[in-house]
Amino acid sequence: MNVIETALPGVLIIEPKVFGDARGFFLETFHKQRYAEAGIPGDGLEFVQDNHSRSRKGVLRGLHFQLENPQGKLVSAGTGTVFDVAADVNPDSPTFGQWVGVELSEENHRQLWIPPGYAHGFCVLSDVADFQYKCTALYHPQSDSGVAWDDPDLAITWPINNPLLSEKDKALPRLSAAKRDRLP
Ligand SMILES: Cc1cn([C@H]2C[C@H](O)[C@@H](COP(=O)(O)OP(=O)(O)O[C@H]3O[C@H](C)C(=O)[C@H](O)[C@H]3O)O2)c(=O)[nH]c1=O
Repeated sequence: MNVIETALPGVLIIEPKVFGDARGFFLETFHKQRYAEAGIPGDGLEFVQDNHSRSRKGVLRGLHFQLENPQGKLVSAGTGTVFDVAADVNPDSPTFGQWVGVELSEENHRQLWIPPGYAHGFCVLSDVADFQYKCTALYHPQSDSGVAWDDPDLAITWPINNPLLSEKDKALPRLSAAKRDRLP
């Protein structure tokens, strides 16, 4: 497998080895030893929850993080194509306000590793996308938090306009407002 560093410390693009043949393809989507050698999940963490969401074209989920029990996430698109974003929303971080975006798809089989403490979101570019991911902490709704997808300080260049958002995501605060509530 190929591991590519990004501009955000610890955020890694993984390109698994794909075995294609006349039937289709096979790939390992996780391998404890090989991923540990790449520092995933690292820091004594382990994956404890797997998630799967299906979204139609134009949906945007994010930007989310958990204030307590922050989750590291190993994400990919099993079907379809998404634009996936990790953003640094920690005001004490030297890369505060920076973000990285990567296209994940059933064609490129790419994964993105997002360590705990970053905000995460994605938008759907295909007719439908099945988004699967492993998390290093359990869902903790009491500390579910986030920042607005279109925050002007982050200025994420999403490849879609007028996304379909949940009511929760429509109400997410701007980074400057959220900062006063001490982000992760
Ligand atoms: C995240 C989660 C949600 N739920 C329930 C709570 C709601 O009744 C329903 C939908 O939840 P929500 O609208 O928060 O789902 P997403 O908008 O996809 O949230 C996720 O989207 C972004 C991209 C993320 O990185 C996080 O994993 C997560 O915040 O599933 C659970 O039961 N367990 C869970 O772990």
